[in-house]
Amino acid sequence: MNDSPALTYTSYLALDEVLGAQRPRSDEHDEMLFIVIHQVYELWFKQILHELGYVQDRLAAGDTAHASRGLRRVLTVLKVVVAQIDVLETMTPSQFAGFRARLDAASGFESAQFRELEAVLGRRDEQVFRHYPEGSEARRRIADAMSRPSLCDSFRAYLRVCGYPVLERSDVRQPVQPSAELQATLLRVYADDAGPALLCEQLVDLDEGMQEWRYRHVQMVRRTIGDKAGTGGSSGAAYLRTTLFTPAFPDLWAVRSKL
Ligand code: HEM
Ligand SMILES: N[C@@H](CC(=O)c1ccccc1NC=O)C(=O)O
Repeated sequence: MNDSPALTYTSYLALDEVLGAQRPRSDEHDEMLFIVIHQVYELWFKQILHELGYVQDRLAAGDTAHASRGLRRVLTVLKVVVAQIDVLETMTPSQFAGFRARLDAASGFESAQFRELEAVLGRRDEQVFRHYPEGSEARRRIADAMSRPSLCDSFRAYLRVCGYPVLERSDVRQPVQPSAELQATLLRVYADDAGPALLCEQLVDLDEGMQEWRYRHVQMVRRTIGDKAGTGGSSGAAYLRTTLFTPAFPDLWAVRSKL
C-alpha cells in the first residue's frame, strides 16, 4: 500500500520551497522584482546547463538531429532570458538605489551557474575562483566543468565522427586557440552544406546569444548605476565592457570572410 500523500500541483513543483524563497532585505517595493528576476535567471541557467550536457553527449555520438534540437532549445531559452532584461529595466535608478546598499558585497560575480556555463563554453580562467570558498560545492562544479571537454571540444569530436580530419586537443583544461587547420576543415564543412554545417550555424547563434546577453546586461547596468563601481568590487560597466567579445567558437567567426 502507498501511504504517501497524493501528489498535487503544489507538492510536485515544490512550490512551498520555491514561493517561500523570496526574502527581501528592505521594505522597498522593487526589491521583490530584483529577487524574482534573479531566481528566474538561475532556473533558466539550470535548464541551459542540463540541455548543454545532453547536446555534448549527442555531439560525441555524431547524432546531428538530437544535438541540433537540444541547441535549438538552448537558443530559445537564451532569447527569453535576454528579453526579460526589459522587465528589470522598468526599475529606475532611484528605485534600485533605495535598496542597493542592502546587497552589501553580493553580485553576479557569485553566480556559480553562470560561471559553470562559461566553463562549458570553454572559459578556462582561475580568476573566477576568487568568489568561491575552497571546498565549496560551487567551486567544485565550476572546476569540474573546466576540466571536462568544452562544447567546442565536443563539436570537434562530432566533426571527427562525421569523418572530418580534426585532431583531439591534447589538454581540454587549456582555453581553445584559433586553429588554421580547423578553419580549413570548417570551409569544407560549409561547402558540403549538410548536417554539420547546420550545427555550425547554431553554434554561431549561441555565441551571438551570449554576446547579446552581455550587451543588454551592460546597458542595463549603465542606465541603472551609470559609472558607479560594482558591489562585487569591479569598476562596474567599464569592467563588463571588457567581457563583451570573447567568442566560444573563434574559428567559426574566423572563417566567415571566406564563406
Ligand atoms: C539592476 C540590475 C543589475 C545591475 C545594476 C548589475 C550590475 C552588475 C555589475 C556592476 C557587475 C560587475 C560585478 C561587480 O563589481 O558588482 C555585474 C556582474 C554580473 N551580473 Fe549583474 N547587474 C544587474 C542584474 C543582473 C541580472 C538580472 C543578472 C542575471 C543573472 C546578472 C548577472 C551578472 C553576472 C553573471 C555577472 C558577472 C559577469 C562577468 O563577470 O562577466 N546581473 N552586474
Ligand atoms: N553588482 C550590482 C548588484 C547586483 O546587481 C546584484 C547584487 C546581488 C545579487 C545579484 C546582483 N545582480 C547582478 O550583478 C551593483 O553593483 O549594483
